[in-house]
Amino acid sequence: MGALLERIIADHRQRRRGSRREGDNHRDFVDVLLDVNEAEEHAGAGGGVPFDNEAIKVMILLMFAAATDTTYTTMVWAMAELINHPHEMRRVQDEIRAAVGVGGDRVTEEHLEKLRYLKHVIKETLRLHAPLPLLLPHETTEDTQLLGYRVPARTRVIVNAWAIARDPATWERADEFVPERFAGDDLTTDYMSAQDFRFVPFGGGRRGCPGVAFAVPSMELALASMLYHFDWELPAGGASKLEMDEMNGLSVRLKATLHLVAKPWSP
Ligand code: HEM
Repeated sequence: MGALLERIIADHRQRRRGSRREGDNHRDFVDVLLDVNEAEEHAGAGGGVPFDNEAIKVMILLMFAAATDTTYTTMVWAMAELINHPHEMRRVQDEIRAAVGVGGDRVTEEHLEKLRYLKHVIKETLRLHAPLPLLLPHETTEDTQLLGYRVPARTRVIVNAWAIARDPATWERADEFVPERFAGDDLTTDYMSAQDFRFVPFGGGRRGCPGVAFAVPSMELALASMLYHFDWELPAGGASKLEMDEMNGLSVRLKATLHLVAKPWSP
């Protein structure tokens, strides 16, 4: 993996040298990191941690680690909830199929803004099954008073996002999968509103998830595609409902492997 990343960085450096001459405007995440690296080299060593090839490789690996597990875990939970809730499954499929149309080629980003119920399904999935239920550990930088407690500086703070999202004082039928509960939401001020901490699957504030604006449309697109093209069932002869037990790992995932039968949709 280290050698592959070295190669990617070297290829980017080479292309950037060439593109300056040829006016090639292609830029991706590695280019952004190389911009910082070059700016630092240009300004001379500042005495801090150098933003060299090692740092760039760590950043890329961190992105993969933070992005992949959380995203696919959420999608598995969403499919599992929908399988256990056939009415909600039918409703979300009807919405997607109406938006894309019969015989549509594929779901594209342009369809996503019409898929309001799908957005509710994903939100409700994240409310019940945040892949990082305790977020990441935080540390206070100064002495703080909170609800009458004195929290000294440099205290490790763990936020129980799972408990916040299932608090019956905030949520009716807190343990049930009810996507409609988000129907009244303003979907433009989505997951990381600075005012709304009813559920925080992406954390919040300065150290909140920087990938949220990528994660949500990625999941919408992938789920909408799967739900548009296929009808989904549990394998014949097995249980009629999925067990929703959790398993701890890099993220909290469905304990049982999700086996579903995909039947191509024909209207
Ligand atoms: C369903 C998908 C995702 C969920 C639920 C999720 C959730 C989270 C949470 C809870 C945190 C810690 C926030 C805190 O402690 O306050 C976090 C951090 C982070 N996430 Fe995500 N994430 C997701 C997808 C992504 C994606 C797609 C990327 C990158 C493209 C990403 C990159 C990161 C990074 C780099 C951090 C560390 C930020 C820091 O330490 O300042 N995440 N994420």
